[in-house]
Amino acid sequence: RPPNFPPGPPSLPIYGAYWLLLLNNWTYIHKAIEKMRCRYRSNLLGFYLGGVPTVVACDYETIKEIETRPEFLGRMDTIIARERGLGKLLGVILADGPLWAHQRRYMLRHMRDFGFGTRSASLENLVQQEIQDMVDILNGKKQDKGIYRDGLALLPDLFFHILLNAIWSMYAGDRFSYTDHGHARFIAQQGIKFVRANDPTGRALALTPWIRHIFPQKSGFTQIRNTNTKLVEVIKKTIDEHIRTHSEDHMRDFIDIYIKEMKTNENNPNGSPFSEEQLIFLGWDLLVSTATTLTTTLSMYIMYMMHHPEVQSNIQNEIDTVVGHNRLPTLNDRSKMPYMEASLRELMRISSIFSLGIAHRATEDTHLRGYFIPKNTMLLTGLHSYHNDPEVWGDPHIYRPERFLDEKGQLLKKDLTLPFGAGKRLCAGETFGRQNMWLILTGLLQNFTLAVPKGQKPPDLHTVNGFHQTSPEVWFQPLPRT
Ligand code: HEM
Repeated sequence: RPPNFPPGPPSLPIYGAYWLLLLNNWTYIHKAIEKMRCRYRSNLLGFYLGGVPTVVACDYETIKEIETRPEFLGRMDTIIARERGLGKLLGVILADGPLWAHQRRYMLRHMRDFGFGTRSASLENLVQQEIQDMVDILNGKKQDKGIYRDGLALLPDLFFHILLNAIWSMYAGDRFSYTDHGHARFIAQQGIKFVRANDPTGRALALTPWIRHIFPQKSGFTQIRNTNTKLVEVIKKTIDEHIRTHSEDHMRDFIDIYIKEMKTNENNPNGSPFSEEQLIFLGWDLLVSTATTLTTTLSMYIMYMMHHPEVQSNIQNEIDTVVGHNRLPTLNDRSKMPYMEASLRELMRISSIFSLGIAHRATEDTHLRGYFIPKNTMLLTGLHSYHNDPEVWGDPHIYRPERFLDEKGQLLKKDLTLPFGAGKRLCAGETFGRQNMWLILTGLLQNFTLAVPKGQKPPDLHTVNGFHQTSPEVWFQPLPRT
């Protein structure tokens, strides 16, 4: 251990402290870290994962410090990130340095023109049409046996089509047709499999990349390669079609704008940050994040509603009062529905699907909270530990939306949760995600009571481990409200 490194478990050969974490919890590394936090009585832990110095922050102030200090904005250069980017660190999520800063700014600025991260009537309209389709399927007016069968609906598949269409319409100017649900589902499933072949630390594969030659299946390498190949193929085919039909006079979507930029910068003597491969991985980031994080959060929400009919009924009362039954809820209604907002905030707190955030990297030797942090340390944000800390939340294991409301039932102004991270690496999809989850959930709860299938117990609330947590497949019974 470097001198003055934060307290934490000792190192054993090859995988360092990873052995001890696995011994504490084989499946969920964030639960093992929670145990270490109690054992070492420290909100900042330090240990070695293989040869990588690693620190985990578990309290608000230290997490915020990691999220905001410029020397902590790097990302880890792992075999997984490079395998994903066909040998390079591309896109936004896994990139760092000047390419990351430039491309993040560019992507946010120009996706905004098509409704991403802002209020957009056309995007809201599209999502509402999709929600109406979902309501019609669940009412038996339209057929889709893949997601609705014998009165039961399948999570998370129910949401793949709506959400993929929302993001794809901005990036690629297209949507998967109603009769092509299967294709959207296939893409989303590849994304979920990719995420599940991984974990927030990169697992043994990132720590000892050579094991992919000995255990390609067990190490997750084959699954990463296979799913990535399929995802890249879908995106590349769409970009190639755009290049073939590109017209400077008519910008149909983000891909068109980006292609124009590639052409303008083609002969730039200083090189260009715009390339087709970078465009592929910007699309990858948007598509896979949407398919995995939002569908998981929505599914977990419904699973919690099955456990908490009283919360569901409070929300339905709020919807009935503010919206009624003659139209779907719109984003104009959102500020008038504090209980609904609190129920989603509480779900993101208790489930903390990014249980350890996305690993940052220290780009120079520095100090944090008085401890020494060597260059290239992996910095994890212990969002699960922080969101479930009894000293902060009192009764963190109880799902209780009221904790975010004042005595008049209004939403507390200050939100102390950090499900989307913070600072310069703040999740690029936060606004898009919050808006669309709100629209989908209120549309669903306006029309249905979300019930446990007859004769079954409420579902187990566990998640499936991965790069972030994902929801298991669960069937629920949408009972039409009269
Ligand atoms: C409930 C849904 C979501 C949650 C909880 C979530 C959470 C997060 C978190 C914790 C990070 C890492 C922040 C850090 O590095 O410290 C992140 C990064 C990111 N997210 Fe999300 N996310 C969600 C949905 C989305 C969606 C829908 C998109 C895109 C459509 C998206 C795009 C991104 C991107 C591009 C980054 C990388 C930002 C950067 O490194 O500069 N996310 N997200």
